[in-house]
Amino acid sequence: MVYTITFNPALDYVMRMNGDLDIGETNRSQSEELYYGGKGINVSVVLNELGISNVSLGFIAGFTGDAINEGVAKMGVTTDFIKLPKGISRINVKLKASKETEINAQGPDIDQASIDALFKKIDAIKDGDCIILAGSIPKTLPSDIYEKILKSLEGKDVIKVVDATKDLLMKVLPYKPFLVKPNQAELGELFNVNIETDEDIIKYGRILQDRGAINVLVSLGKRGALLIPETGEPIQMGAPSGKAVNTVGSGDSMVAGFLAGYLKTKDYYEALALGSAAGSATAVLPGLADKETIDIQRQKIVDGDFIC
Ligand SMILES: Nc1ncnc2c1ncn2[C@@H]1O[C@H](COP(=O)(O)OP(=O)(O)O)[C@@H](O)[C@H]1O
Ligand SMILES: O=P(O)(O)OC[C@H]1O[C@](O)(COP(=O)(O)O)[C@@H](O)[C@@H]1O
Repeated sequence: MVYTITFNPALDYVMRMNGDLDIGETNRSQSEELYYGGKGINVSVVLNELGISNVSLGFIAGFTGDAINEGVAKMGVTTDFIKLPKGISRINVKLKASKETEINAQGPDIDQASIDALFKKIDAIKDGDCIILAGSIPKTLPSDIYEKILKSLEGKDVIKVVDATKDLLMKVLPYKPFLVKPNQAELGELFNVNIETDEDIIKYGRILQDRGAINVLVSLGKRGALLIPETGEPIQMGAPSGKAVNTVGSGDSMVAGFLAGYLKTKDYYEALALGSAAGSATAVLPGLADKETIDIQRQKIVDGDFIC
């Protein structure tokens, strides 16, 4: 079974505006949309679209948490969230003005009993399963929770995927994650450098591998992605053509597509192609990628029809 964990699920409130955002003034939006979000949940939804059934684990709280649970279950994903005794799951605001601005909230407090309940669920993960740890952790969670989870899986033959930033990512590398997926800015942030060239991406990606990551996938927005696979040369892939409408969740969709592609074919080129198709399918749609759009974007890769 494939499991995703979202420590900090969210309702993503997308507000579309004409022109610029006026900081310090009252702004009015043209239209609004609401999506169920949080990185692991996004991965679950897109995996499900691609025919990989999975269980979405994590913490929810309050009426927003109930809405997330119901909404995600309605999309066909099996949910097994732990309900926190206090607080509400966060609402992340995504402002689409002439520039895109995101405000991601901190999220509810997580008590020790709920953490213990999560570890009990993780204990049931067995040989042959996959786990995806994705996204930020609320400030009340111990900052080594990702490491603790991966440590608890040691000795089991489990595919581990981590999509996180900064220390959260650096500290899990010794547990040999099968895949890590920083974007270009996040890769630079890990080493306190500004990364500008493909040579730099490969150089720093290889450092992540030296420290334990098996495959490093660096996503580059509309420029595509660069995969540094466990063996062989890096593989570059452009983003299939299409006009971006909402890129929130593109990175998560890429992780889902990559994993689905790998599980189906055990081939890294195929995995990268399906990852790129899923990432761009999300970018060109208002919400997350659906199967039909992923297939269209995948065909563009076959046809060599890329943005750049
Ligand atoms: N503006 C865009 N147009 C088309 N495809 C995009 C766009 N932004 C992202 N993608 C696709 O989604 C993938 C992941 O996006 P990226 O923005 O790099 O991830 P993240 O959301 O983690 O920052 C890219 O590699 C690309 O294939
Ligand atoms: O857990 P974090 O890092 O605060 O991010 C949460 C946000 O990331 C998202 O999962 C989108 O992530 P990406 O755009 O990086 O794919 C949103 O759905 C959510 O609001």
